[in-house]
Amino acid sequence: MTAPFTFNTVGSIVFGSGKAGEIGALAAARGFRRPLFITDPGLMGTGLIDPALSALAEAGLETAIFSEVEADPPEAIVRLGQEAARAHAADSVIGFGGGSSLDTAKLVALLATGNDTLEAAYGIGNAKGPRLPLMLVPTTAGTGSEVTPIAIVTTETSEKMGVVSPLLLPDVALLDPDLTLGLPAAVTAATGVDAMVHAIEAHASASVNNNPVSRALAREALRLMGGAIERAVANGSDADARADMLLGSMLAGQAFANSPVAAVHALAYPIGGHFHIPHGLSNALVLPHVIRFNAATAGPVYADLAPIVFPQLAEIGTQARGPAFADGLQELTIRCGLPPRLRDVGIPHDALHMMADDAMKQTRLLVNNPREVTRGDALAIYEAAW
Ligand SMILES: NC(=O)c1ccc[n+]([C@@H]2O[C@H](COP(=O)([O-])OP(=O)(O)OC[C@H]3O[C@@H](n4cnc5c(N)ncnc54)[C@H](O)[C@@H]3O)[C@@H](O)[C@H]2O)c1
Ligand SMILES: [Fe+2]
Repeated sequence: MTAPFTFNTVGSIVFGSGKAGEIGALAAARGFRRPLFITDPGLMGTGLIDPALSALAEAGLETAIFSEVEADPPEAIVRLGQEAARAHAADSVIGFGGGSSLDTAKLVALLATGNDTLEAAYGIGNAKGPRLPLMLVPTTAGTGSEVTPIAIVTTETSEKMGVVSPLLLPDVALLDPDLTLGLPAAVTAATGVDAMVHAIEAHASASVNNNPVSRALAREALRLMGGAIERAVANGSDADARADMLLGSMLAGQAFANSPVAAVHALAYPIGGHFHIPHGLSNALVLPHVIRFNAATAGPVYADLAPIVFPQLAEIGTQARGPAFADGLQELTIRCGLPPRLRDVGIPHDALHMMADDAMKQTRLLVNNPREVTRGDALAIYEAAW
């Protein structure tokens, strides 16, 4: 019998080619008058921003822009965003960009009302709220941040800290795959692997919140993205592949928002925090090694998922599918052009001990892993990945 569960998600999800053109009407319909539009400097140069700002102006909104978001947003950037919201007397926030811009927007919307501080909000369920009305528009098909109650920042000591609260679910997630057509191949690959990891880890999560809705979403996400990631990397203007990646990443986001991720993310965070390796690439570097380690206990789950991504694995026995899944994922990331080893991205061997210490601090994530991870295990996984 199905165990009791609760599944939370965003109230309104708008998806479709060209839908970004409706951003002004969607914001106005939700009462936005003076939004702070949060994005990063890289996106300012892409030609995606001007049409969005024009649509907001045409709908009569007075928009201010905060475009100083950095990848793996440092705490200081969130504080600058908070200042910008105050200076504009913002009554709403629009996050437009990759996970870094969306996570910053979530936190600015929360902190701008003055009831929370960043330090006190860290952890699960510690934010008090309220927050400003919030719309999130992803331009990468990766984090799923537009549908998760999570925001990740980097502290002054290079640690990744998360705020997890239902207050961070936006009022509306607006997804237009056309916004991802110009995403460079390397970003497409890294962010796409991140999204696939979300689906895999959500499905195999040892969390008590693992639930059948998340598993159904994760399976569909893997079906869509397993069939599309290589096409999206090889030909960025393949509109069908882009749509499948954006839809898949959003479904995976909903899945892990309710059935949380585990050791791949726990071991990836020290790589991003200390060496400024993009989040998706950090995940890709440890993914096959964590899957191999987990296969001892999560074998049946991986046996189920492996043929969804690699249909030829339906032909082999279920026992062999866990390791074959790990091999297949490693080959997939290499075919997508991602470097396979920690040394390839400049991580020195003598950093592995420090990274293992840091990974062990991610107890929020490690408790969800289908196999217990000791510090020795974390080090062995980094050794295998080096
Ligand atoms: N909130 C969550 O649930 C969640 C989940 C996973 C990861 N994260 C966080 O999200 C962040 C990573 O986000 P990300 O992987 O989306 O990358 P990102 O937001 O850091 O963006 C990566 C780069 O891609 C560029 N870019 C984005 N969209 C583009 C487009 N359409 N065309 C051209 N360039 C574009 C950006 O300018 C930037 O240089 C990390 O901080 C990570 O910890 C959050
Ligand atoms: Fe992630």
